[in-house]
Amino acid sequence: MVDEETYKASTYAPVNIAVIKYWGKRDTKLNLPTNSSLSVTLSQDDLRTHTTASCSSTVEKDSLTLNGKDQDVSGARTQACLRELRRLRKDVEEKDGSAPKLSELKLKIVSENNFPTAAGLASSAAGFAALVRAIADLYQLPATPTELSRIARQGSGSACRSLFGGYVAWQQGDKEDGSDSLAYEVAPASHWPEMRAVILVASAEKKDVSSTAGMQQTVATSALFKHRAENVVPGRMKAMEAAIHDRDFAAFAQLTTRDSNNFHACCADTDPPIFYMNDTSRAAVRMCEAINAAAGNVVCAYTFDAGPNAVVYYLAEHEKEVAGTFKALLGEKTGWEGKRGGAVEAVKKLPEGMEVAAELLSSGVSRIIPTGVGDGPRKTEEHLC
Ligand SMILES: Nc1ncnc2c1ncn2[C@@H]1O[C@H](COP(=O)(O)OP(=O)(O)OP(=O)(O)O)[C@@H](O)[C@H]1O
Ligand SMILES: C[C@@](O)(CCOP(=O)(O)OP(=O)(O)O)CC(=O)O
Repeated sequence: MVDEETYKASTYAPVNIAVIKYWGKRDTKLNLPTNSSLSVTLSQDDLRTHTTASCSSTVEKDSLTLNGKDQDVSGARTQACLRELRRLRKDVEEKDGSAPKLSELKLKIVSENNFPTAAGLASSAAGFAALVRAIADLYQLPATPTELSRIARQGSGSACRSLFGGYVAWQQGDKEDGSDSLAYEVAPASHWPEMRAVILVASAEKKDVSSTAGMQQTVATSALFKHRAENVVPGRMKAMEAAIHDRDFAAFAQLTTRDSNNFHACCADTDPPIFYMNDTSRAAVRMCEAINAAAGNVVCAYTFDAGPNAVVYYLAEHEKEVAGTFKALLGEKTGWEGKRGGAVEAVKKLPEGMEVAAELLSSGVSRIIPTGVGDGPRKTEEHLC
């Protein structure tokens, strides 16, 4: 009799936003980076991918449905993830003769992102982390998150960091086969749970230069980038790990903003230049500087990925000065309705001399996402297929 049982596993996986940015590959096939990077995992209560992986003998081909639309699974990145996971499952089956031969069955994967895809909100990171975690659970692999990070990295570099919660580093490694290019936890979310972030969504449109293409143009043409990878990032990685261990927000903030600016300077130094930040982004920078000046202390830090959206980190104790300022400016935008956003109290007095920046933010920001540091992938019995 043919076994027609359907096997399934589902997971939620988080987005991560880097504070020391990954930009540049030394191997484009394996997604091996030219520098290490470090990120904060954001709470899945606010942003998350939900993925179900299933297999049975009745499934005829590998498939991936994302937000209701069929995706191409023949791409090298998805194929690399599926191949590696099947190989690990085969090891399980070879060791245990009674384990069902799932490695021989086709996979049906269904996924949903509760936020805009390909808009610089790290959807590929959460997406590939969820895909790898869900299949690893389906296959009951004994692999650790660090081992799985090696696989998720091949889907999208930044995805390797979304297999952990809290504060996560991706060490670049130096081996040609990428076996030492892995993510590890610097500290769990519980080490510094007061970390918050407010995301100012300046565009939910698909961006024109993808991270994948943009970073290789930078590698090929920017002299500044070479300096960044060799001389700037190594010291910053150490300093950032120390800032996190010491819960030193001023150091964390200074490293975060400087690294974001250094990364965008490398984009501008690319030939032809790449501009991810726009007038709205620069207004967010000015506003953060003004908030810090008014507080007489470093209470917030901005960072921008490959897009115009600002991610502003701050500590819970400074919620009013930071998120409260953005609420006073952008209170009518969507995103404040939830429990977290609702608890933010708008300031009565805005920083002085910021009228132009306020106007730019008001016209350029479409949506707010109030969030904070969160945990790593969570298994769920809520299946999407
Ligand atoms: N849930 C998902 N499951 C599988 N793949 C996904 C998922 N979500 C996104 N992806 C993949 O990631 C691609 C988007 O990646 P891209 O790097 O262009 O944007 P982004 O990740 O939103 O932005 P950025 O990486 O710059 O922050 C999608 O086209 C899709 O191939
Ligand atoms: C600016 C970044 O967000 C770039 C992310 O790049 P991706 O991980 O999306 O690139 P690929 O490896 O080509 O899929 C910085 C970061 O997340 O560290």
